[in-house]
Amino acid sequence: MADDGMLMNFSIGDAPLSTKPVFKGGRWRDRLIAKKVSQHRRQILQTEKPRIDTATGANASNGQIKADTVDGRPAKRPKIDEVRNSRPKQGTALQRQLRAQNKAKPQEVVSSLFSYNPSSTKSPAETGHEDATPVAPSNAPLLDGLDTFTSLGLSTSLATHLLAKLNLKAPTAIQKAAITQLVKEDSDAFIQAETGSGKTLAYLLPIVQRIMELSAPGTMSNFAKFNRDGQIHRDSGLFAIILAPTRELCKQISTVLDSLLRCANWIVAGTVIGGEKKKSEKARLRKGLNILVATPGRLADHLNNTEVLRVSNVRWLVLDEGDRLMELGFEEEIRGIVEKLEQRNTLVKTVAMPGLPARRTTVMCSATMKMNVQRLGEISLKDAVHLKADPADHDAEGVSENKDSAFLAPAQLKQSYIVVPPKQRLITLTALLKRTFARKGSVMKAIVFVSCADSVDFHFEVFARREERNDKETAGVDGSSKVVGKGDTKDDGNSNQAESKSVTTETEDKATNANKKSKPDLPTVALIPTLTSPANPNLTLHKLHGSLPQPVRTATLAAFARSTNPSILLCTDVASRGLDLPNIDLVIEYDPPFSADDHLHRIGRTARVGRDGRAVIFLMPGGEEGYVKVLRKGYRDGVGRSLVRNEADDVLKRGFEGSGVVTKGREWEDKATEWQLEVERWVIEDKRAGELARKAYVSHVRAYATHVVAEREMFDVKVLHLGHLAKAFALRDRPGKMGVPGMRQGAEGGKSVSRIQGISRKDRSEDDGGDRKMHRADHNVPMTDGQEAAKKMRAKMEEHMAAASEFNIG
Ligand SMILES: Nc1ncnc2c1ncn2[C@@H]1O[C@H](COP(=O)(O)OP(=O)(O)OP(=O)(O)O)[C@@H](O)[C@H]1O
Repeated sequence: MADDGMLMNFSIGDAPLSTKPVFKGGRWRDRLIAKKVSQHRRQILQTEKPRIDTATGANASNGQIKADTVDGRPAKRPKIDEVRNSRPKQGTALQRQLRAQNKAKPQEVVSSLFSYNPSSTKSPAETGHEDATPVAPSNAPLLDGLDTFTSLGLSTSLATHLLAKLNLKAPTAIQKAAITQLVKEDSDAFIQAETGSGKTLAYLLPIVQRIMELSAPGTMSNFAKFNRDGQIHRDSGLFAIILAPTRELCKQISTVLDSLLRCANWIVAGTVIGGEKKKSEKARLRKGLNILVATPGRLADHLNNTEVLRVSNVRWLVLDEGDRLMELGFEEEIRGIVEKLEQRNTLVKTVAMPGLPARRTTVMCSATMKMNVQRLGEISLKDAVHLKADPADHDAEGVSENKDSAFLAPAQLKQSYIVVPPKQRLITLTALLKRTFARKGSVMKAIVFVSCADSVDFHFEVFARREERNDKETAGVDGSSKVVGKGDTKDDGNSNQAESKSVTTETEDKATNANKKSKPDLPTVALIPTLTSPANPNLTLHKLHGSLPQPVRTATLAAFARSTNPSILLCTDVASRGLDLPNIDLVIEYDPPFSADDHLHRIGRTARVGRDGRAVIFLMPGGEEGYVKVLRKGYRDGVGRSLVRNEADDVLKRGFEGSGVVTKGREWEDKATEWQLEVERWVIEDKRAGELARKAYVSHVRAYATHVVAEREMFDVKVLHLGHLAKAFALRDRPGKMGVPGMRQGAEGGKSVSRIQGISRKDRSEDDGGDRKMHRADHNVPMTDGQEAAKKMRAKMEEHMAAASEFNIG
């Protein structure tokens, strides 16, 4: 039957939905299983009644009513919940038309996006309102003239370089605190300040300053061993090691460091982060480096196997994003690195050098501090000074237990949330993006965070697909838009769409070639005809997740960072930490974060160094609304008075009305429904799209089950309405009975979920930059003693490594 736009098309079906399991063998276990299954079936037959969702009046298990089939197994009758529209008499033209068609074809059922949705549990009065009073940024440079880089102890040449070449006029508050301390003192330090407050320079500047001082006239003359011409050279020794959890972050730190060292080009920095031949890394180490930026795995490897890596002179060990390093299970490696550094220091006597710390100093850096960071501190930090942006918070005695400071978002960041019923999630995201990019110059770049790699892949294709099917030929065999070419990267903003599609740049060639090795047909950068407006014809979508090959990740990120066209980055949490991407105006948390600190890091990609920014989070009605209290914790007033609640209807109305067009009544509902139908048809007709949608749905539900224990009350996978949620993936039914591996065929919601939960233990991963796949779902497992915890973490990682390819969650 041709698809006529009807959403549901159930046949009552004579055939059983699944085949009977065959019990082989005559062992007691086989018999027991057979017995239990038959008992279970009998039970179902006796007790099966339609379960009515008390909140909505709809059937609790996706509106499905069980019926007995010939073989005694439950089968489904047509779904009827959504035929009953909440506005049966009136409704929009499209709804009336759908109802009429529905009457004509009794076996077909129309599903409306706008009926039987769960309603919000909060009254609007509880939800706060936008505060129009301007808020002073909390992470901006201190431009009052009282503090300058020189007054903090940096040399004039370095301060001049900062101003002239990097356009940095004054330090930020955390830089003030850290530079003052680290330039003069040699104690270990913990640098904690909110996102986008310049923590990277806060630890780099004192290190560079002190190494530069070694070359000051006369300083080195007493140390002929290190000195040929009164200057430090690359073979004078490795003085500092900086560890960061991802390759992207290491590259970013290395870029900042190189820009600093342009005023002291005799000091040489380098990276060992994997992703290239070890031979080349060894060659670099052999030539000598003064500052090394590394991922822990790769450094540990070189410490064990690379003779030429000499660490006896190391005076600084910096752990950037220390809490993340811990979450990713690097603890054991870091412990090993610290031990190696100490061993080598005892074997080879450290040469005292004036100006450098007499012993190795460890500096930890993070916006969020929790117990696990303190544990990491126990490994390597001795009597650490806790440095915070606000001097009133300083705790010279050691790391304090100020939990709240780990939850503060930049004060100028405007946060809001939208309560969206599961069925309307996709159209609401679409509406929000349409609206956001409707006007020229309103939003330059946005990041959309979703829960898993499969979901990134699916949503990328949803927006990058061509809307009209006859565009398939021009859009490529798979129906997806082509990789964007020059129009995206040459940054002139004027190139037309056709031209931009025909030319592929070197960067994107690399991305495409690297893609071909793993996923042959998936570009990572595309123009998005489904969302473009006349004001923004070159709106570009980029996707990023840990399952993409490293060269693709690097190229995609670079293309997004460089682009001067309005752009969207659709990504997993792989982009949530530390990345400093320019001009991000909006962060959308389409899927809520997996922990409160993930939330802070995600939204911290905007509102950096004093700039404005907005963040929006999607919450579903019910338990998820409880997350509002976590959002409020990020405010300095402790109650989040300026946290704004947006209604999904308003977002939809504004998004689907189109700019300047005011539609009559609720015509925007029709437009939204048409948009959804179009995507659903695409998912039905395009085999690959259907596969993407089902994989995304399954992975999303599995990932949902990995919220930290403390937040599972709000994100309870057992109460997810799986049927309604399917609509958010443009599926007309949830994949349970579509033969998706990992889900029981035709299982009831509860059973599916428990099954899902079991699997999810191995699920959602982060990537440490390609060295390994990591598991982080259980990072709040209580740790009894260090060694055991590290072992546990390692075991989970290994468990995950085995599962990573199957679940493809990054
Ligand atoms: N003193 C300064 N004046 C102006 N801009 C600065 C200053 N210091 C740093 N920046 C800029 O601020 C941006 C953010 O810096 P950085 O990435 O170090 O922040 P962060 O605190 O480490 O953030 P996150 O916690 O997200 O990793 C960078 O683009 C950097 O160039």
